[in-house]
Amino acid sequence: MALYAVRMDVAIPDDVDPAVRAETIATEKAYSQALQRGGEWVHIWRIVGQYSNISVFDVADNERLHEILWGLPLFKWMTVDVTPLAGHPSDVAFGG
Ligand SMILES: O=C(O)CC1=CCC(=O)O1
Repeated sequence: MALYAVRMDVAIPDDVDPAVRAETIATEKAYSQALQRGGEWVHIWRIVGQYSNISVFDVADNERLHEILWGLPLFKWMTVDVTPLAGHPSDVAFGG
């Protein structure tokens, strides 16, 4: 498995129909929570004061992360920044 930190910045256009906006956000929540329950979406944290989050994914490979991100209902209104993660030699969890 491979770990990634992903920052998602959301910018829903002002002219999006409010019903479409609400439905897309609800669908996004369900999509995210299914992946959290499945163990691939490990953390989701709100960035204080912004319509943004930092999430941690534990997925098989780049292709799987790509598939997940492209499947996000809000993807078309997001900027996504992906950082691959490796164990740190000073982390006691890795015997450092
Ligand atoms: O609100 C956000 O940060 C966007 C988002 C990603 C998953 C989710 O449920 O909301």
